[in-house]
Amino acid sequence: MYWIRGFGHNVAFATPAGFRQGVAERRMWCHRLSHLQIRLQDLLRGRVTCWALQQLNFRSLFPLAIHWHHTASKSLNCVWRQHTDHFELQYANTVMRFDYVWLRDHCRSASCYNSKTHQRSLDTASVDLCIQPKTIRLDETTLFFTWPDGHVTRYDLDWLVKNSYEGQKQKVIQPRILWNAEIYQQAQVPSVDFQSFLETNEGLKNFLQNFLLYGIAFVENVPPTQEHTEKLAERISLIRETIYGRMWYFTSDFSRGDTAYTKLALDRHTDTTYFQEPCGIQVFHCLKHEGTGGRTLLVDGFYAAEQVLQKVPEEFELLSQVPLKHEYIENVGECHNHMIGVGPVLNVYPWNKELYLIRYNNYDRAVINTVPYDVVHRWYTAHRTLTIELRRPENELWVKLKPGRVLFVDNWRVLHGRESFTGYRQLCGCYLTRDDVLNTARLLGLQA
Ligand SMILES: C[N+](C)(C)CCCC[C@H](N)C(=O)O
Ligand SMILES: O=C(O)CCC(=O)C(=O)O
Ligand SMILES: [Fe+2]
Repeated sequence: MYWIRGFGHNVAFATPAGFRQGVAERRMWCHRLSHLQIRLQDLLRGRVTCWALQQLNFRSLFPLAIHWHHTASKSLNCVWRQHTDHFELQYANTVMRFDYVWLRDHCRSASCYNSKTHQRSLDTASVDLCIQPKTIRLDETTLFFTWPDGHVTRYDLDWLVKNSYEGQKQKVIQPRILWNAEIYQQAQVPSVDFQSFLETNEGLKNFLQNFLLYGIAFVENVPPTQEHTEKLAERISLIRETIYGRMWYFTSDFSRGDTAYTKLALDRHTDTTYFQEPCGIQVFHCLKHEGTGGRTLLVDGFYAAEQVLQKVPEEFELLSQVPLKHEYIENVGECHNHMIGVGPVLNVYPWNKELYLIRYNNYDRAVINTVPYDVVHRWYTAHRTLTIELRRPENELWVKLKPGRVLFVDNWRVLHGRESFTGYRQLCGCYLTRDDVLNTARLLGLQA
């Protein structure tokens, strides 16, 4: 039997045939799940999960179970143990260890926590760092900790599972479907209509779900004006004003000191890598193009990074550890700017290694002076491996932006570029703050 936890609930399923196959399959799972990303095939087969844990050897992990407290009811299947420096709990197929200061600090009693504001009232600095509970007892599914001063903290077992490090570590923050051109095209992700996007929560939710899963999404039938584009943007987020303005409107007039404002081709990149926090989302609306070329290139940076992780894990690690600078220097007309952003190419959450941000812009990468020479060479090798993946033709999704069809790009994940073009081409759009897009998604009940 495997226990699979996905999207907030536990599901059990039997091994297809026998133990051997079970072990082989478990290895495959763990291998796949180590990076905590979802592949489309798994989603289609109904195998979407965040982590898998084989339970066969669960007991053998604890040979000295003499001092364990078992629950009266066998069906609850909960055992716990009070160690001098931590509390250990086995419940819901999870082995958890809790620090006593942590247990005191997260007390949800009325005097420690304001449940109206969801804020802590307890002054954490007043907790003795050597604190230990006087007594611990379990009643049904609630654990009671009595502290030396008599204060009682209660925890529901399910709350502990959900909020423990062990529980979080094996969960993805953001479920995603990684794609190459074929996967994306076969998924036939529907676009959302302007009207339903603006007027219904369902339309907005569908749009956001697709955006969160794929990192790109389209809205159709938008009146081709800057005002309507702005309205769209404001429906899901706050517009992030930058040195390019709030809403930007650009053509190949070299009005700014950047290649974007020319007719030249632009290789795949993410924008604003030179900000300490690169812009979360980019909105593109092509209002006019009388000429040839100018198609937009989209590449799932997380799919490419995933290939690097599979093929050469130590290069993935290096790209996630070496900090680099990106830079924007502009002195054109009235525009004078000097921006510097520092950070690695791949940004992963330290506790579960989940990738959440890729910074990739070879035009804007600054002089590398934050890395010693021997690491620099290994970094260039790793950067090459990633670039090869990003440039595989099968990973390239080409689209022609047309008036009425607005594209939203997750600038922390999906790279964009463009083909060179002729004629008059007008693009408008804006950047959005990521926190506010995710906020909207969560309020609609999506995992983000
Ligand atoms: C035109 N628009 C404002 C959208 C972008 C301009 C930013 C271009 C810059 N090289 C970067 O990649 O960040
Ligand atoms: O012109 C385009 O299609 C995109 C240019 C670009 O990369 C940008 O504006 O960020
Ligand atoms: Fe760009």
